[in-house]
Amino acid sequence: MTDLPWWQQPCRPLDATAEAAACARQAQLTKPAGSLGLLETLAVRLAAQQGREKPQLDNVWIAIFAGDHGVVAEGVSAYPQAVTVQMLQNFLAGGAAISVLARQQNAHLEVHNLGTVAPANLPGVAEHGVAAGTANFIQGPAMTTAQCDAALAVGRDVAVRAAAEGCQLLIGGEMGIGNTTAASALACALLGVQLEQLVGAGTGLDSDGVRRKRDAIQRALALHAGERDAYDWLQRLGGLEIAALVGAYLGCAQQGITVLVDGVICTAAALIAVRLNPGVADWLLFAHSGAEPGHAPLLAALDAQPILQLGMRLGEGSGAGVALPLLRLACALHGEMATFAEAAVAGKLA
Ligand SMILES: O=C(O)c1ccc[n+]([C@@H]2O[C@H](COP(=O)([O-])O)[C@@H](O)[C@H]2O)c1
Ligand SMILES: Cc1cc2nc[nH]c2cc1C
Repeated sequence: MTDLPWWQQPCRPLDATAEAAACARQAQLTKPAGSLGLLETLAVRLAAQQGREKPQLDNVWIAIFAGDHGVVAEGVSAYPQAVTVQMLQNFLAGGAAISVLARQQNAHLEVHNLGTVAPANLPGVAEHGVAAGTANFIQGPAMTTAQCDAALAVGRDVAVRAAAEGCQLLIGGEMGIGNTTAASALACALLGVQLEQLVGAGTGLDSDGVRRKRDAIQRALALHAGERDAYDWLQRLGGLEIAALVGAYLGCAQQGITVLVDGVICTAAALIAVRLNPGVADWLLFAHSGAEPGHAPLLAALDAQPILQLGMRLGEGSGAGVALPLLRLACALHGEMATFAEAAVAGKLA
């Protein structure tokens, strides 16, 4: 056991007693059985995760992980690389979508720069300086194993600190111009699905841009071809912020914190985390199915039932921020509705 890398150490098991109590409570609430659909499933899963019949979501964290991508040299994004750092400033100044969502919902927001081409040098941004962005993965591995391990550990450490501070649910967000190219490449490698079905416009590429993106991924897949495990694919085709997300998801599952997974990049990270340690799956909830074509196949591979389908493709944790109120409503309905006995309502005919 001690020879295993930290990410293969066991995840916290779900609480079967709390799950059974939550199921029994659902059956007594004043509604036809099953009529709240996925909201019922989510409340019961949260009960199993929190080890209490009536789960609560008072302490929610949003951790945004940022990194730059060498593959942008191939012309694969509609925006310049400088936007990665510029958005970090916007996150903290309160003007980004995720800033609004965090503020509206009283969620703790923190920003981690794993490695941009130039450091952000902003008060309030945790600078980890793992690398000055990844290497261009059409020429070699995106990260060294030391860089990949360091980025995984940043995410793990966020989860450990969150657990110590009583966090019940963590949203991982990402910021990295070019990272849909990395996520699509990872999806191709992990799912074995045809490239054409997984590559999209990202931030808004035109058809020439999508062609360049497809070509870059094709060349990367040819260069890195082979029988590889999830760690290898992450290190070769991933990103610093993607590795930090993987580490955060693994850490949350080990610490017993629910994860609300965001968009296509986060879902690729979630699949890698589950491949590295299958016990992670118990701790993942999925916020939405977005517009980027790789998102739905990744969700299907995780057997996920996303809460929302709004055509979103922003990232930075925004889809999860939008789904959070529904999770809170699922908890409120589960915890506060009257039972048939309490309300003196007749139950189902036999
Ligand atoms: O979360 C998503 O599904 C999503 C889909 C498309 C784009 N993004 C965001 O846009 C950036 C990457 O897009 P691109 O076109 O530069 O690869 C990155 O900062 C992501 O947060 C995010
Ligand atoms: C403006 C902008 C904001 C973002 N937020 C997450 N990814 C992003 C990409 C761009 C380009």
